[in-house]
Amino acid sequence: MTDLIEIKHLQKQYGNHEVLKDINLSVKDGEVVTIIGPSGSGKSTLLRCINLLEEPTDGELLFKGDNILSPGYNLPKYRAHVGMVFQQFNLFENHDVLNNCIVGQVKVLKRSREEAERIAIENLDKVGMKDFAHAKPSQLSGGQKQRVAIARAISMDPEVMLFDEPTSALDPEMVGEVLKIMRELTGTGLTMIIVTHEMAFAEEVSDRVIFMDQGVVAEEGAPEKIFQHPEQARTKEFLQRILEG
Ligand SMILES: Nc1ncnc2c1ncn2[C@@H]1O[C@H](COP(=O)(O)OP(=O)(O)OP(=O)(O)O)[C@@H](O)[C@H]1O
Repeated sequence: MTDLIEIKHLQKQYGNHEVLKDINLSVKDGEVVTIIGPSGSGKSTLLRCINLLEEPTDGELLFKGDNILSPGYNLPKYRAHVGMVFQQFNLFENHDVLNNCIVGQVKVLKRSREEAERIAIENLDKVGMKDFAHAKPSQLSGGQKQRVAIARAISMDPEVMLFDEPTSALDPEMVGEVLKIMRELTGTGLTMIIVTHEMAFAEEVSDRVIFMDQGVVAEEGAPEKIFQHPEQARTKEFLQRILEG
């Protein structure tokens, strides 16, 4: 597997607050990487830097070997390759489910409406939401909204999907239906970077787990290593705290 994304010495500051400190990380094509860590450790900020919702203060971000932060890089094209699923769904409330999955395809990828609709229906079917194609987001449960958000993102044929705590805003009984869809996606060869507090899920689906603490990658490795044999004291403490609930 080749590196799809390479992050070198990435830093992000808000005023004097250094949220990300010298992050180095690479993600291979087809890899499923989960990012875990305490609240405030910078997990979401890292994800938002990867798709440039936040501009890094310093460092390099390479996509297929090209630094996307260098002047002249085609950012709209890069963004079209990177799908994102947010904690709060971020669906277009005034559009129905189908249109939510069509708009980006037509506007950004310049697909015909017919083709976009066919792809949208196919993906809504995959997430079990085809029958809701003409519903408005306000008529859906949180779990259903998140499944639509996933269908919308995959309809753009992304090369990498970023998930920012996709189940954190859900009622507990809806978490499973969203994890199920994500689990299915991990079997398709799609590169995925997932920020999550669902430890059992992270252990099950990840090729690699990144443990972040206070703005650095404190430890990384195979899920078995991180969850069963963590080396760093702070990884052990974090996992202990989570297990004690
Ligand atoms: N736009 C912003 N302006 C100022 N500070 C910010 C901004 N976004 C994030 N921060 C700060 O950066 C730090 C890291 O936040 P981030 O959301 O990345 O953490 P996290 O690890 O994802 O936490 P959680 O698990 O609670 O979502 C926090 O202290 C937060 O207050």
